[in-house]
Amino acid sequence: MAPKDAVDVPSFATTQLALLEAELQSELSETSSLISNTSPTALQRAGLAITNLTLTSQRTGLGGKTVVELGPDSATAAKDNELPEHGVRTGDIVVVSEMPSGSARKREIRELETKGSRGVVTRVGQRAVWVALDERDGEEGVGGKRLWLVKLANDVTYKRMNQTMQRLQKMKPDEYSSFVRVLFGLTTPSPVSGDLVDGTDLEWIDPSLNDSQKDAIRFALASKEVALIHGPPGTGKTHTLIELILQLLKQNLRVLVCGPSNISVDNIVERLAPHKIPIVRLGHPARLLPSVVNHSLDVLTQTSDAAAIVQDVRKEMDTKQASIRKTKSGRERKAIYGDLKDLRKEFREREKKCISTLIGTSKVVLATLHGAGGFQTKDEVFDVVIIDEASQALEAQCWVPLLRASKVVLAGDHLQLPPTIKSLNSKTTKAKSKDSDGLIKGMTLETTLFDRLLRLHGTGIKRMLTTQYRMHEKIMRFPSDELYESKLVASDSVKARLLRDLPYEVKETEDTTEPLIFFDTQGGDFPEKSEEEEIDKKAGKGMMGESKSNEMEAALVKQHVRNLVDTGVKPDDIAVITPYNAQLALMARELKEAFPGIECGSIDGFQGREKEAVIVSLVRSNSSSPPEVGFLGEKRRLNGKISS
Ligand SMILES: Nc1ncnc2c1ncn2[C@@H]1O[C@H](COP(=O)(O)OP(=O)(O)OP(=O)(O)O)[C@@H](O)[C@H]1O
Repeated sequence: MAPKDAVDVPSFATTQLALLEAELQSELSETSSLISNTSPTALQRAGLAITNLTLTSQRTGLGGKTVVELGPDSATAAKDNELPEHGVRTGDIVVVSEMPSGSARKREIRELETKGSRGVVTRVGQRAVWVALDERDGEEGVGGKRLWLVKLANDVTYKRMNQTMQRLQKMKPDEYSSFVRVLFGLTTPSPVSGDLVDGTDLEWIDPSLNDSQKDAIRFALASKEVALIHGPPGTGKTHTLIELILQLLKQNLRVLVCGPSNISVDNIVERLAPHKIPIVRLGHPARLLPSVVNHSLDVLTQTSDAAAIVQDVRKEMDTKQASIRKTKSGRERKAIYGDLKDLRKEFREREKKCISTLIGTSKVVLATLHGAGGFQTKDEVFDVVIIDEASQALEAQCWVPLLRASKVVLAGDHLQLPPTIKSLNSKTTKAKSKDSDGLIKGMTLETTLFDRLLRLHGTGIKRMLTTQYRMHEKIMRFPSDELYESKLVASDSVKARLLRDLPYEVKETEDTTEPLIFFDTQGGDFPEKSEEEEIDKKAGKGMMGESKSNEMEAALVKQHVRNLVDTGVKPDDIAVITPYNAQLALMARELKEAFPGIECGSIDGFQGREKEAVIVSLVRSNSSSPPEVGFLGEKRRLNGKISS
């Protein structure tokens, strides 16, 4: 039987394609209009650039690419030589170029995209950022004394999502598997029954699992097509997935594990590795955590037994290449080039064989959602696809691995922030005359697969993890009551934990014996200020929208950090977060100089992290009636993950 909200598959794919196109266009135009209309400082404040950099080192990285290391220019750097606040992340596509100066500034910025060196960010540290330059630019390296780096729109991920949606669009109804039919509501999920759900216990590999975690694993194992594991902050979602993967292996099933970001996937690789099972991590080694590189396909194709057949040819190619230099006769050289061409072909074929042997013999393959669509997995079949952080991923992205699946387990929390969407059109499709033909009205990119399935099939397809291991009971109370129907329980290990209980000496004061403290900034002494962003003025409403700051509140935050540090709490254990970039810019530098080791960040950027003490600067304070709180009104933004 089909649920009443069944979705027409071609219309779904067509609408997704239209939404993705609008999103890509808005990303492209936002980036180029920002770049050509604003100053480097304003771009930096918008999180799109890092200014005043110098080249610290340059070397050849994996795949023969030139990797440049860029650090802060010592003339302008903060005392601790850390990079300023920025929004550049591993995997971003960037341009590195000389800082524009004086009267030619505007023209130089406009020509940035064509004249600078393009590359991919491979690592981001506190004092440096590493960029693997594209081949064309890598040969010349980066020139200039004072450099800057600017983030560009990334259309690579869109290409794969588009291909995936086009495949879905063209699929004939008789090609739909029962899995696809369930995911679009053309039929209901098979009923989950049997011992696994309610009866005899499994042999648990990790005996410390709590009841809600065990229940979720039993349910995920017993479901035929789809299971959602709902993991509120700190409830051990990843912990649960590791046990689930091991249990699936015990049943001799093949598993593909994906997440929206490299870090979400590496997190699982790190925790699976000690179990000594054959795993392969797909993805460019430069983007992986150092601790997981040995499991990457690239490294395995050089070190595993299966790699021997490739090494022979590689050696022969090296010998031939060396002999070219010694040969004077043109004819002989030509012959060697001919041999090399054949060898290269042979090399590629053997490498392909080696890759398919490696993947074929691995019971668990891990990749980002995007990476799961590469040629390496083209002919592979998996029994189960697991997607972690599923509520942070666009639905089209999830379909990259799902087109090859017959069962999916999604883990996530739809009550935290969804993926960031830029284009207005992507937030809701507008039914416009003829170009809206075949589009599903009201569909948005913000609706994730997790949300859609919950709406389609109800809470019966979901199990929730309810014990959290992160927050004091009093901090947990608010998110639990407001968002999780009061279902969260604090584990004994954290429910009464205070700052004075830290494993080093901390004095007892009000600040260290109370888990939750509010500072009231009403009454006009803490006025909020709208930052007249250059970005807003020149490029229309920029990505920051109208950013806000509150100087008095920043001073109060600093005082509170001082009080905490005076009791003995280490700055490394403290984070200051705020929803507004302008406030972050106002506070971060001063706080970092006064308290080296402290972490400052935006609420959106900090989601998923933890610290012993977290200070939240909410900024908004005005006399409007009712008071205006702007985008803080979004409940999911208030649902941070904090501990104290
Ligand atoms: N059954 C358990 N017994 C004891 N500690 C646990 C248990 N499950 C999880 N934890 C602990 O809780 C913390 C959070 O676990 P984990 O990182 O798996 O959670 P998560 O839900 O994936 O986190 P996030 O909220 O970042 O998504 C970890 O320190 C983990 O060791």
